Amino acid sequence: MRVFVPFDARDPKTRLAPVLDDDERAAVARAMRRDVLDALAETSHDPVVLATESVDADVPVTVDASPLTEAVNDALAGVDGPAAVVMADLALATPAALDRLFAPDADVVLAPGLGGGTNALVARHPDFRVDYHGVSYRDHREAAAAVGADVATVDSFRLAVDVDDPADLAEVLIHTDGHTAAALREAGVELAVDEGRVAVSRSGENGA
Ligand SMILES: Nc1nc2c(ncn2[C@@H]2O[C@H](COP(=O)(O)OP(=O)(O)OP(=O)(O)O)[C@@H](O)[C@H]2O)c(=O)[nH]1
Ligand SMILES: C[C@H](OP(=O)(O)O)C(=O)O
Repeated sequence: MRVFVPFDARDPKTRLAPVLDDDERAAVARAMRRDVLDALAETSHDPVVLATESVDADVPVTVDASPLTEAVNDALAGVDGPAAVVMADLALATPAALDRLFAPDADVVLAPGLGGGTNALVARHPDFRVDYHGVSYRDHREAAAAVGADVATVDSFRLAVDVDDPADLAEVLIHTDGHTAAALREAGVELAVDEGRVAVSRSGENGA
């Protein structure tokens, strides 16, 4: 199955600005994309990066500068048969977690993100289209119902954590040891274990 991996190269991961400067955010975004593509490479599917501009990747890259929803819908419309969308910021994704996305035989399979987004999906119904941002998980359930598509939801911690906010970086450091964790260590980001929820802080010369 074709798997589109949307990637915005322009000013990635702005919500991480409290912890990472521009170059570090770009490096972490690239590292997350590599981790997602590495995990997809161990499934039996065909990833294509759907990027806002040309990027280096070991898989084909389609460049489309349109906003996310439009770019994904154009991509889905260009596929004859089922297709999937897996966000490039799922740093915790593993081949096993992704196989759980691909397993259900439903018209639409949704992997919700924390906060109500849609971190990954499979579209087997030809008329299903996406509408990202806001509570897109809820919107995608309604969009599926509107075209008569049945929906399966994947209950997966590793697919639910998309790296949006500084607190999500703690999950990367706790649960992974890939390119993203390495990029965070390079930037001096480390776990800050105090009372309450674990967080991250900066160490060394980069320390903020
Ligand atoms: N092709 C494409 N991908 C996008 C676009 N906007 C976001 N993405 C990708 O979609 C996924 C989810 O993005 P978000 O977390 O909503 O936004 P973000 O731009 O990564 O981060 P923020 O700047 O912090 O909102 C990530 O893999 C992004 O790289 C877009 O306009 N086009
Ligand atoms: C693209 C968007 O991602 P979020 O802003 O929730 O990370 C969504 O999943 O609808």
